[in-house]
Amino acid sequence: MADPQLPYLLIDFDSTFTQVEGLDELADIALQGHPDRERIVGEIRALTDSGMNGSISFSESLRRRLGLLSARREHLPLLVEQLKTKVSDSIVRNRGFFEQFRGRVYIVSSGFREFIEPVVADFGIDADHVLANTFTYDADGRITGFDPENVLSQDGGKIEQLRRLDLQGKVYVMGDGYTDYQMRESGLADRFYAFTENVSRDAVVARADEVVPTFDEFLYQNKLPMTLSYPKNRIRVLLLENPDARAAELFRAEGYQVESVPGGLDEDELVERIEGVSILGIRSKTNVTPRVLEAANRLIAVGAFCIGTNQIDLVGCMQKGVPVFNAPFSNTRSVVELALGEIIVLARRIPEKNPKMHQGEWDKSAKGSFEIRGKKLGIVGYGNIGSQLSVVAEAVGMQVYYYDVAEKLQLGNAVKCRTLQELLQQVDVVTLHVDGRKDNTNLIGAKEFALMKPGALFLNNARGHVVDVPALAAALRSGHLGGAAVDVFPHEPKTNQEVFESELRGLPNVLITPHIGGSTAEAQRNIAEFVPERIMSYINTGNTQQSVNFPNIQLPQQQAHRLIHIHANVPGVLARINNVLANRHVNILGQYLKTNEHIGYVITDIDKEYEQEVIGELRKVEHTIKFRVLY
Ligand SMILES: NC(=O)C1=CN([C@@H]2O[C@H](COP(=O)(O)OP(=O)(O)OC[C@H]3O[C@@H](n4cnc5c(N)ncnc54)[C@H](O)[C@@H]3O)[C@@H](O)[C@H]2O)C=CC1
Ligand SMILES: O=C(O)C(=O)COP(=O)(O)O
Repeated sequence: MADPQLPYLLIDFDSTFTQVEGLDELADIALQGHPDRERIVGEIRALTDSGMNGSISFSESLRRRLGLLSARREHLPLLVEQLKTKVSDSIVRNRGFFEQFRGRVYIVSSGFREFIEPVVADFGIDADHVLANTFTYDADGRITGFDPENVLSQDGGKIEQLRRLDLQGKVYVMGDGYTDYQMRESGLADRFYAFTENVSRDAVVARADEVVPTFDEFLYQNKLPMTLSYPKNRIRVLLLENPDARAAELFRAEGYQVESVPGGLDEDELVERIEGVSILGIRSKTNVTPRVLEAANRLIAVGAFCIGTNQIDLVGCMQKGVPVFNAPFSNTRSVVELALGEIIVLARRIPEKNPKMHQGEWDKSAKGSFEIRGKKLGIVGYGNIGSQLSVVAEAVGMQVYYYDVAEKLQLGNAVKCRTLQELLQQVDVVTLHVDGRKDNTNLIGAKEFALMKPGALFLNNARGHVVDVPALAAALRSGHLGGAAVDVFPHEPKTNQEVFESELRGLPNVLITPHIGGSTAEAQRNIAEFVPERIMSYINTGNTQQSVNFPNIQLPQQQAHRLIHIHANVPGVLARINNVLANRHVNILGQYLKTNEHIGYVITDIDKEYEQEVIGELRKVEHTIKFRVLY
């Protein structure tokens, strides 16, 4: 394959090639132990900034900074060591690019050759491709200033330097400062790329032909070879319903762009916002409907920052090649603790007594109050939450009965009921922990309440639509039920500003809470780490472990290019993929296919050497839903 053509690329050094300004770092080293160090370093930084954004002339900024420095020749090796550890991340990751295109890359900097040359030499850039200032020293090795003959020490120096280079062909400039842009303004460069990985200056960004948050983005735009298969800054994350701030922090640290919308969005609003979004993060309130998915033109994955995923069209996501990840255990304990507290609180009729006290009414009585020790607790849905509650409830002396549609391991002394009816008829407290699948709509209605013992307590911390709320209200009003605790509702306000409406408001011994079963600091922090990790692992390696709708595959990493192929589950797709690879003599290092009812998911690791045409041919394999290459 012929090398792609690169125009001449002139890269700035300070805050572009490296994350920092060389002179600021030098000041830091030279002023170690100086009583006024912080003030002087601060002054130097301010002068750097004024020079970079064009508010004072460059030569003045340089002269005044060097005056403050008190640096010596022997500080320079230390500075070089420090700068080598502070090369911009995206430059480090694309070291191979610099080695391949060394003849086309120049470092043009108003910084100093003494520290630039050794840093860029590690990237294969020769000294004659470094254009920078040089220090002057006195007899004792003190840095006294800069060589005034050097064109880069003068105002407009970069422009003059470029003129003298007299490059034949297209010239691109990449940098973070105003003087970098001026090379483009002068007409001597064809394009200016504002590089914002380390600093972003409004005046510079406003004038750029392109703004590149990373060097990967520059390479991607120019179809040049890159280390990542896709620039991470192109991955846009939309977070709804306020997941813990840690989630945004992790996504940002990975290089993604993150937008947050407090509260939920309804279908129309989400349809409008979803275009261009790669990762959608939601909680229990946001419905990811077929219409939303239709508008989602770049969706890679959905993160449910909660347990329940009934609000998501899981099959629709699958058919679009979008895996959904949730946090299946992160708030389990929080719900269990709430349920246990609610049982005790209802058994002591606290929801009635507490508001009376706030109004000054002293209602001391044992009427209708009981201990929970020895009482029968009926758990409907013996999954993660139900079974954990089973253990905790036994520990406080309750007798546990449970009913689940699936066969479940019986924990402790819990008694399995064969039917829901059997459970409802014999327990003192019924608590729901089923999932929110459609079939569970109105699982508990008038008939079920009637089966429950008079005075029984009822808890719903699962999903609102699982209970027929008017029937619950009637059972409470008639006095058949002794009390209820409800955390979830068929219609929940979208934001904290909306009013909550329900027939349950104002009923005696009813504890209603605003869907806070999982809303604890611990749970929210756990969720905000768990879900982004799953999603980033999928994006980086294709790992679908714990995805709720995708075949779960995790392959070990190896020195290979990894083909991620999602297709409709029809016979023959794997054979077609392998035909393409065989016809093009591509060596397969590892391969794993897993299917479910709707899709097939295959990961193939191949040798890094292959003809580019392979990728196009794989994309065209019939029944392909999504295809990407990772390297
Ligand atoms: N209030 C809140 O803030 C929270 C609510 N939840 C809700 O709790 C639900 C349960 O969570 P996990 O225990 O982690 O889920 P899970 O999936 O481990 O357990 C659900 C269990 O319910 C069973 N089930 C489903 N339908 C049933 C039916 N009709 N009758 C009997 N059993 C049935 C399933 O077989 C499963 O064993 C979540 O799906 C979510 O909707 C979860 C976390 C927080
Ligand atoms: O985890 C769940 O399923 C919950 O119901 C908690 O939902 P939330 O994150 O509070 O919207």
